[in-house]
Amino acid sequence: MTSFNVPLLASAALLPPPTLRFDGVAFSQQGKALLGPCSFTLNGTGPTLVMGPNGAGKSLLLRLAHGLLSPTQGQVAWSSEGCPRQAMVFQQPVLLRRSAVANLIHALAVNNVPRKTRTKIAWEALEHFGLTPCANTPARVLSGGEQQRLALARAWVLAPQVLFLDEPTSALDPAAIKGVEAAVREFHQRGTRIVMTTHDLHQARRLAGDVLFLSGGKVCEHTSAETFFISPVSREGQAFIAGELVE
Ligand SMILES: Nc1ncnc2c1ncn2[C@@H]1O[C@H](COP(=O)(O)OP(=O)(O)OP(=O)(O)O)[C@@H](O)[C@H]1O
Repeated sequence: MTSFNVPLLASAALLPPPTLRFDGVAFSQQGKALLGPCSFTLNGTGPTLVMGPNGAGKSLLLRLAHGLLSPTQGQVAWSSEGCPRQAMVFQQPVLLRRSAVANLIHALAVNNVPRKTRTKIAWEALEHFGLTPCANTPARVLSGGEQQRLALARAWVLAPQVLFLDEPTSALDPAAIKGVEAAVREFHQRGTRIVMTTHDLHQARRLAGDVLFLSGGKVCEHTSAETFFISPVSREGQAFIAGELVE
Protein backbone atom coordinates (compact mmCIF):
# COMPACT_ATOMS: atom_id res chain seq x y z
CA MET A 1 0.00 0.00 0.00
CA THR A 2 1.13 3.57 -0.68
CA SER A 3 2.97 5.32 2.12
CA PHE A 4 1.90 8.90 2.79
CA ASN A 5 3.55 11.78 4.54
CA VAL A 6 2.53 15.40 4.95
CA PRO A 7 4.45 16.85 1.94
CA LEU A 8 2.96 14.12 -0.28
CA LEU A 9 -0.54 14.96 0.96
CA ALA A 10 0.07 18.61 0.17
CA SER A 11 1.33 17.82 -3.32
CA ALA A 12 -1.83 15.96 -4.36
CA ALA A 13 -3.24 19.13 -5.93
CA LEU A 14 -0.38 19.24 -8.44
CA LEU A 15 -1.45 16.02 -10.16
CA PRO A 16 -4.19 16.11 -12.82
CA PRO A 17 -7.19 13.99 -11.80
CA PRO A 18 -7.02 10.51 -13.29
CA THR A 19 -9.29 9.62 -16.19
CA LEU A 20 -11.93 6.95 -15.52
CA ARG A 21 -13.15 4.81 -18.41
CA PHE A 22 -16.02 2.32 -18.47
CA ASP A 23 -15.63 -0.02 -21.46
CA GLY A 24 -18.85 -1.97 -21.96
CA VAL A 25 -19.23 -2.43 -18.21
CA ALA A 26 -22.20 -4.53 -17.16
CA PHE A 27 -23.25 -6.00 -13.84
CA SER A 28 -25.75 -8.76 -13.35
CA GLN A 29 -26.70 -10.93 -10.43
CA GLN A 30 -28.33 -14.35 -10.59
CA GLY A 31 -28.80 -13.89 -14.31
CA LYS A 32 -30.57 -10.56 -13.89
CA ALA A 33 -29.00 -7.60 -15.72
CA LEU A 34 -28.83 -4.70 -13.25
CA LEU A 35 -26.50 -2.29 -15.03
CA GLY A 36 -25.13 -1.71 -18.50
CA PRO A 37 -23.45 -2.34 -20.72
CA CYS A 38 -22.12 1.20 -20.14
CA SER A 39 -19.29 2.97 -21.93
CA PHE A 40 -18.16 6.47 -21.02
CA THR A 41 -15.03 8.40 -20.12
CA LEU A 42 -14.62 10.88 -17.29
CA ASN A 43 -11.70 13.02 -18.39
CA GLY A 44 -13.07 16.53 -17.85
CA THR A 45 -12.57 18.54 -14.73
CA GLY A 46 -15.97 17.61 -13.24
CA PRO A 47 -17.37 17.34 -10.68
CA THR A 48 -19.40 14.57 -12.31
CA LEU A 49 -22.94 14.33 -10.92
CA VAL A 50 -24.63 10.97 -11.48
CA MET A 51 -28.37 11.40 -11.67
CA GLY A 52 -31.44 9.32 -12.46
CA PRO A 53 -34.54 7.85 -10.87
CA ASN A 54 -34.57 5.30 -8.02
CA GLY A 55 -33.13 1.97 -9.09
CA ALA A 56 -31.47 3.46 -12.19
CA GLY A 57 -28.12 1.93 -11.16
CA LYS A 58 -26.31 5.01 -9.78
CA SER A 59 -24.97 3.30 -6.65
CA LEU A 60 -23.98 0.22 -8.62
CA LEU A 61 -22.05 2.41 -11.04
CA LEU A 62 -20.16 4.06 -8.16
CA ARG A 63 -19.42 0.72 -6.51
CA LEU A 64 -18.11 -0.72 -9.77
CA ALA A 65 -15.95 2.37 -10.36
CA HIS A 66 -14.57 2.22 -6.81
CA GLY A 67 -13.85 -1.51 -7.09
CA LEU A 68 -16.31 -2.62 -4.41
CA LEU A 69 -17.99 -4.73 -7.11
CA SER A 70 -16.45 -6.42 -10.14
CA PRO A 71 -18.15 -6.07 -13.51
CA THR A 72 -19.62 -9.26 -14.91
CA GLN A 73 -18.72 -7.91 -18.35
CA GLY A 74 -16.42 -5.16 -19.64
CA GLN A 75 -13.69 -3.22 -17.89
CA VAL A 76 -13.21 -0.29 -15.56
CA ALA A 77 -9.95 1.42 -16.52
CA TRP A 78 -7.91 4.29 -15.08
CA SER A 79 -5.39 6.51 -16.86
CA SER A 80 -2.98 6.18 -13.96
CA GLU A 81 -0.73 3.18 -13.56
CA GLY A 82 -2.67 0.90 -11.25
CA CYS A 83 -5.67 2.14 -9.29
CA PRO A 84 -5.53 5.77 -8.18
CA ARG A 85 -5.81 6.61 -4.49
CA GLN A 86 -9.54 6.83 -3.92
CA ALA A 87 -12.15 7.15 -1.21
CA MET A 88 -15.91 6.79 -0.97
CA VAL A 89 -18.43 8.62 1.21
CA PHE A 90 -21.81 6.98 1.69
CA GLN A 91 -25.25 8.30 2.58
CA GLN A 92 -24.84 6.71 6.03
CA PRO A 93 -21.23 7.22 7.12
CA VAL A 94 -19.47 4.03 8.17
CA LEU A 95 -17.55 5.05 11.31
CA LEU A 96 -15.67 2.99 13.86
CA ARG A 97 -16.87 2.65 17.44
CA ARG A 98 -14.26 5.06 18.77
CA SER A 99 -13.77 8.82 19.06
CA ALA A 100 -13.79 11.18 16.08
CA VAL A 101 -10.05 11.80 16.32
CA ALA A 102 -9.35 8.07 16.74
CA ASN A 103 -11.30 7.38 13.53
CA LEU A 104 -8.95 9.69 11.64
CA ILE A 105 -5.82 8.31 13.29
CA HIS A 106 -6.95 4.77 12.44
CA ALA A 107 -7.49 5.70 8.77
CA LEU A 108 -3.99 7.22 8.64
CA ALA A 109 -2.49 4.15 10.30
CA VAL A 110 -4.05 1.65 7.88
CA ASN A 111 -2.76 3.80 5.02
CA ASN A 112 0.78 3.64 6.38
CA VAL A 113 1.11 7.29 7.37
CA PRO A 114 4.08 7.47 9.74
CA ARG A 115 2.96 7.26 13.38
CA LYS A 116 4.69 10.50 14.39
CA THR A 117 2.60 12.62 11.97
CA ARG A 118 -0.83 10.96 12.44
CA THR A 119 -2.03 12.95 15.45
CA LYS A 120 -1.03 16.29 13.95
CA ILE A 121 -2.74 15.54 10.61
CA ALA A 122 -5.87 14.27 12.38
CA TRP A 123 -6.23 17.39 14.54
CA GLU A 124 -5.61 19.68 11.58
CA ALA A 125 -8.36 17.92 9.64
CA LEU A 126 -10.76 18.16 12.59
CA GLU A 127 -10.05 21.87 12.75
CA HIS A 128 -10.49 22.24 8.99
CA PHE A 129 -13.90 20.54 9.09
CA GLY A 130 -15.08 22.39 12.20
CA LEU A 131 -14.99 19.26 14.34
CA THR A 132 -12.44 20.20 17.01
CA PRO A 133 -15.10 20.42 19.76
CA CYS A 134 -16.22 16.86 18.91
CA ALA A 135 -12.71 15.37 18.71
CA ASN A 136 -13.11 13.09 21.71
CA THR A 137 -16.81 12.33 21.22
CA PRO A 138 -17.64 8.77 20.12
CA ALA A 139 -18.08 9.07 16.36
CA ARG A 140 -21.34 7.15 16.35
CA VAL A 141 -23.10 9.61 18.68
CA LEU A 142 -22.26 12.64 16.53
CA SER A 143 -25.12 14.27 14.64
CA GLY A 144 -25.75 13.17 11.06
CA GLY A 145 -24.10 16.33 9.72
CA GLU A 146 -21.08 15.94 12.00
CA GLN A 147 -20.71 12.27 11.05
CA GLN A 148 -20.75 13.18 7.38
CA ARG A 149 -18.13 15.90 7.95
CA LEU A 150 -16.02 13.35 9.80
CA ALA A 151 -16.34 10.92 6.87
CA LEU A 152 -15.18 13.74 4.58
CA ALA A 153 -12.32 14.61 6.95
CA ARG A 154 -11.26 10.96 6.89
CA ALA A 155 -11.19 11.07 3.10
CA TRP A 156 -9.40 14.45 3.19
CA VAL A 157 -6.44 13.23 5.26
CA LEU A 158 -5.75 10.54 2.67
CA ALA A 159 -5.65 13.08 -0.20
CA PRO A 160 -7.58 10.89 -2.63
CA GLN A 161 -7.11 11.41 -6.35
CA VAL A 162 -10.72 10.30 -6.77
CA LEU A 163 -13.62 10.76 -4.38
CA PHE A 164 -16.93 8.94 -4.83
CA LEU A 165 -19.92 10.27 -2.91
CA ASP A 166 -23.18 8.31 -2.89
CA GLU A 167 -26.05 10.63 -1.94
CA PRO A 168 -23.94 12.20 0.82
CA THR A 169 -26.52 14.83 1.77
CA SER A 170 -29.86 13.05 1.42
CA ALA A 171 -30.32 12.77 5.21
CA LEU A 172 -29.03 16.25 6.09
CA ASP A 173 -30.57 19.66 6.80
CA PRO A 174 -29.69 22.74 4.69
CA ALA A 175 -26.86 23.92 6.97
CA ALA A 176 -25.21 20.50 6.94
CA ILE A 177 -25.73 20.23 3.17
CA LYS A 178 -23.92 23.55 2.76
CA GLY A 179 -20.96 22.19 4.74
CA VAL A 180 -20.76 19.03 2.63
CA GLU A 181 -21.00 20.98 -0.63
CA ALA A 182 -18.23 23.33 0.53
CA ALA A 183 -16.06 20.29 1.25
CA VAL A 184 -16.82 18.80 -2.17
CA ARG A 185 -15.72 22.07 -3.79
CA GLU A 186 -12.50 22.02 -1.77
CA PHE A 187 -11.69 18.46 -2.86
CA HIS A 188 -12.40 19.52 -6.44
CA GLN A 189 -10.15 22.58 -6.17
CA ARG A 190 -7.41 20.38 -4.73
CA GLY A 191 -7.51 18.34 -7.96
CA THR A 192 -9.54 15.36 -6.76
CA ARG A 193 -11.85 13.79 -9.34
CA ILE A 194 -15.36 13.95 -7.87
CA VAL A 195 -18.07 11.47 -8.86
CA MET A 196 -21.24 11.98 -6.85
CA THR A 197 -24.84 10.78 -6.95
CA THR A 198 -27.74 12.98 -5.96
CA HIS A 199 -31.49 13.23 -6.39
CA ASP A 200 -31.35 16.95 -5.73
CA LEU A 201 -31.53 18.85 -8.99
CA HIS A 202 -30.64 22.13 -7.27
CA GLN A 203 -27.57 20.57 -5.73
CA ALA A 204 -26.53 19.14 -9.09
CA ARG A 205 -26.89 22.60 -10.64
CA ARG A 206 -24.69 24.05 -7.87
CA LEU A 207 -21.92 21.48 -8.18
CA ALA A 208 -21.86 19.74 -11.55
CA GLY A 209 -19.30 20.22 -14.26
CA ASP A 210 -20.82 17.30 -16.16
CA VAL A 211 -23.77 14.97 -15.67
CA LEU A 212 -24.11 11.24 -16.19
CA PHE A 213 -27.82 10.50 -16.46
CA LEU A 214 -28.95 6.93 -15.92
CA SER A 215 -32.29 5.25 -16.35
CA GLY A 216 -33.16 1.56 -16.23
CA GLY A 217 -29.53 0.52 -15.73
CA LYS A 218 -28.33 2.38 -18.83
CA VAL A 219 -26.40 5.61 -19.31
CA CYS A 220 -28.82 7.75 -21.33
CA GLU A 221 -26.65 10.82 -21.45
CA HIS A 222 -23.22 12.13 -20.47
CA THR A 223 -23.07 15.85 -21.19
CA SER A 224 -21.74 19.07 -19.73
CA ALA A 225 -23.81 20.53 -16.91
CA GLU A 226 -24.72 23.45 -19.15
CA THR A 227 -26.12 21.15 -21.82
CA PHE A 228 -27.88 18.85 -19.38
CA PHE A 229 -29.68 21.58 -17.47
CA ILE A 230 -30.54 23.74 -20.49
CA SER A 231 -31.12 21.30 -23.35
CA PRO A 232 -30.57 17.66 -22.42
CA VAL A 233 -30.02 15.42 -25.42
CA SER A 234 -31.76 12.26 -24.22
CA ARG A 235 -35.53 11.82 -24.04
CA GLU A 236 -35.14 10.59 -20.45
CA GLY A 237 -32.99 13.60 -19.53
CA GLN A 238 -35.53 15.97 -21.10
CA ALA A 239 -38.37 14.37 -19.13
CA PHE A 240 -36.33 14.55 -15.91
CA ILE A 241 -35.50 18.24 -16.36
CA ALA A 242 -39.14 18.93 -17.25
CA GLY A 243 -40.11 17.47 -13.86
CA GLU A 244 -41.87 14.42 -15.28
CA LEU A 245 -41.74 11.20 -13.29
CA VAL A 246 -39.01 9.20 -15.02
CA GLU A 247 -38.75 5.47 -14.24
N1 LIG B 1 -26.54 -6.54 -4.37
C1 LIG B 1 -27.64 -6.50 -5.14
N2 LIG B 1 -28.35 -7.62 -5.41
C2 LIG B 1 -29.44 -7.60 -6.20
N3 LIG B 1 -29.93 -6.48 -6.77
C3 LIG B 1 -29.27 -5.33 -6.53
C4 LIG B 1 -28.11 -5.27 -5.72
N4 LIG B 1 -27.68 -3.99 -5.66
C5 LIG B 1 -28.55 -3.29 -6.41
N5 LIG B 1 -29.50 -4.09 -6.92
C6 LIG B 1 -30.57 -3.67 -7.83
O1 LIG B 1 -29.98 -2.96 -8.90
C7 LIG B 1 -30.79 -1.88 -9.29
C8 LIG B 1 -29.99 -0.59 -9.22
O2 LIG B 1 -29.70 -0.31 -7.85
P1 LIG B 1 -28.93 0.99 -7.38
O3 LIG B 1 -28.86 0.94 -5.89
O4 LIG B 1 -27.67 1.13 -8.12
O5 LIG B 1 -29.94 2.14 -7.84
P2 LIG B 1 -29.86 3.69 -7.58
O6 LIG B 1 -29.97 4.36 -8.90
O7 LIG B 1 -28.67 4.02 -6.75
O8 LIG B 1 -31.20 3.93 -6.76
P3 LIG B 1 -31.57 4.94 -5.56
O9 LIG B 1 -31.68 6.27 -6.20
O10 LIG B 1 -32.87 4.44 -5.09
O11 LIG B 1 -30.49 4.85 -4.53
C9 LIG B 1 -32.00 -1.88 -8.37
O12 LIG B 1 -33.06 -2.52 -9.04
C10 LIG B 1 -31.53 -2.69 -7.18
O13 LIG B 1 -32.61 -3.38 -6.58
